[in-house]
Parts: sequence; structure tokens; C-alpha cells
Amino acid sequence: MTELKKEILANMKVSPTIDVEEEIRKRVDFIKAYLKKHSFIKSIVLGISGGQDSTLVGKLCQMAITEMREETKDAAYQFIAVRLPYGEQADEEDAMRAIDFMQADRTVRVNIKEAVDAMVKALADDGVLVSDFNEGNIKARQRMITQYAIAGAYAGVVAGSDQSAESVTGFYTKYGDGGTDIDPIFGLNKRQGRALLKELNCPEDLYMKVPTADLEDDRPSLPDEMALGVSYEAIDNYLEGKEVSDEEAKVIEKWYASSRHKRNMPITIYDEFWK
Ligand SMILES: NC(=O)c1ccc[n+]([C@@H]2O[C@H](COP(=O)([O-])OP(=O)(O)OC[C@H]3O[C@@H](n4cnc5c(N)ncnc54)[C@H](O)[C@@H]3O)[C@@H](O)[C@H]2O)c1
Ligand SMILES: Nc1ncnc2c1ncn2[C@@H]1O[C@H](COP(=O)(O)O)[C@@H](O)[C@H]1O
Ligand SMILES: O=P(O)(O)OP(=O)(O)O
Ligand SMILES: [Mg+2]
Repeated sequence: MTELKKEILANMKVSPTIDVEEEIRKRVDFIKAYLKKHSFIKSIVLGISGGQDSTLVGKLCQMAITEMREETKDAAYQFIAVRLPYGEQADEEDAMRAIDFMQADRTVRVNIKEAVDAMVKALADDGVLVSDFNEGNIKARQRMITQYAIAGAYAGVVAGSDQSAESVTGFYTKYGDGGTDIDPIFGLNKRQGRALLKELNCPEDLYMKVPTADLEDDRPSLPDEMALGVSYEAIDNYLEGKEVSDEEAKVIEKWYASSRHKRNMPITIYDEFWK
């Protein structure tokens, strides 16, 4: 194995095999331990897209919050699922079924379209033209702003859906969906996340759904795998230390290298990782 692959596997923390029940317990307990350590935190806020990752994180957060409420008798603990469509969302029904599956304590809905469009227009008015791709990242950051506003209103923290197949490629918007406080499913790859959802009796079509960031107007519901140029099957295999083709390894390692800056705090004169 190359030194680079060793470094990536050490950083991404994916086990080649997992005990699904144990993983669920470990991650729920992690969320509870964090809440216990920080007694001011009373809510967890999470954007629910209708995709696999937010469905899993939402379920785990709701389980943790329900147990905290029961164990402490503090009724203030709540999980807040946030719907953040940009206008009409094509898979709105999936998102609502995901919320139903996790039995969220509360759902807040904010249409981000007006805020995003206002930002794009204000920039254009002063001569800065924003591409459709760049606007996609504004949508992700607007979702981050909204979730932090809700966390601020309800003594909350913002949960993220970053898992290791997304982290290794940096396939998220810096300070957008990457801007979160706790990431309960980091260390799992995509297929392991599916296995946890299956164990939790999630509707199959939700965890078998084609992953998409769905950020672009010109290419709606573009599958992540098309944008990445490599399959999640290959990324999952790579992260489990299995053999992948040279071409697949090259693509994954290229994404890893170009997104190093996203997995670190803002770079200062003391940082060496980029050299
Ligand atoms: N499929 C879709 O619909 C869609 C749309 C938009 C974005 N995305 C995905 O979301 C992710 C976000 O896109 P992105 O990475 O282009 O945008 P990003 O905003 O997450 O990251 C780019 C920004 O990071 C900073 N940056 C870039 N290189 C840097 C470096 N070496 N050191 C320090 N800072 C640096 C710059 O500020 C740059 O504007 C990508 O993986 C992209 O493919 C998907
Ligand atoms: N439409 C959405 N509503 C609420 N939350 C959303 C929406 N789209 C994305 N999100 C959040 O962002 C992450 C990342 O999504 P990717 O598909 O991995 O890009 C998602 O898990 C939601 O928390
Ligand atoms: O982050 P999500 O929930 O949108 O999942 P996916 O990445 O599979 O679209
Ligand atoms: Mg998605």
C-alpha cells in the first residue's frame, strides 16, 4: 500500500467490517455524551434533504434526544428537522417521508430561494456574475446560515451529514454543508451508512436512492458519481483498504489532495499540511 493511501485510511477511519448494531449505539452514545458534557445544549438542528446521509443522521440524533429527554426528565431537549428547499424541490415527498421515519420532534421549513436570489442579484448589480455552479455553493451556505439561526434560537448545535466517502473527496461546500458542529456519521462509508439505515427499518427506497447534492439549476439532481467521476462502490472499497483500479485510486487521491484545505481550519503561518 502506498504511503498516501495509508495516510488517507488513517484519516478517514473507516473499518473494513462493522457490527451494525454496535455502530448505531456508539454514535447515539457519542451524541448523548456531547450533550451531557455541554448542558446548555438543548436542541440539535439538521437539514433534511430526502437523501441517505441526512436521513441516517436525523434518525440517530432523534434517538439520542429521545433518550436524553427520558433519562433527564428535561422536556426542553428537542431534535429540529429543517426543510430547506430552493423553490420547489423535486423529491419533496422523500424528504417528508425521511422526517416521518425519524419521527422528528419538530420540523421547520424555510424556502431559501428569496435569500439566494437576492444575494446573486446584489452581486450582479455591482458587476460580479455568479455561475450556476457557484450559485449552488451559495445555496449550501444559505442552508448553513438558516440552521445556525435556528440553533441560536433554541440553544442548539448544528449536526452535519459528512461521512468518510464524502470527506475523502471533499465533496461538500466549504462552510456550507461542511459548516457544522457535530458530525455523527464520520468514519462510515456510504455502504455502511446504508446498512445502519436498513437495521433501523428505514424505507428501502430512501437508503437506495442515488446520492445527489442537487445544487445546480442547469443539471438538477446530478448524481454525485457523475460529478466526481468515480463510483461510491470504488470509494467505499478504497476506504475499506480493498483493491481498486489504478484509475479509480488516481481520481480519489486527486480529490483528496485538492480538498485538503477543507479538512483543516483556515491556514496560518504555522501550518505545514499544504506544503
Ligand atoms: N452536483 C452539484 O450540483 C454541485 C454544485 C455545486 C457544488 N457541488 C460540489 O460541492 C463541492 C463544493 O464545490 P467547490 O469545492 O468548488 O466549492 P467550495 O466553495 O466548497 O470550495 C471552493 C473555495 O475554497 C477555497 N479554496 C479552494 N482551494 C483552496 C486552497 N488550496 N486553499 C485554501 N482555500 C481554497 C476558495 O475560497 C474557493 O472559492 C464540490 O465537491 C462540488 O462538486 C456540487
Ligand atoms: N434541500 C435541502 N433541505 C434541507 N437540507 C438539505 C437540502 N439539501 C442539502 N441539505 C443538507 O446538506 C447536506 C448535504 O447534502 P449532499 O447531498 O451531501 O450535498 C444534507 O445531508 C442536508 O443536511
Ligand atoms: O446528504 P444527503 O442526505 O442529501 O444524502 P446524499 O449525499 O446521499 O444525497
Ligand atoms: Mg443529497
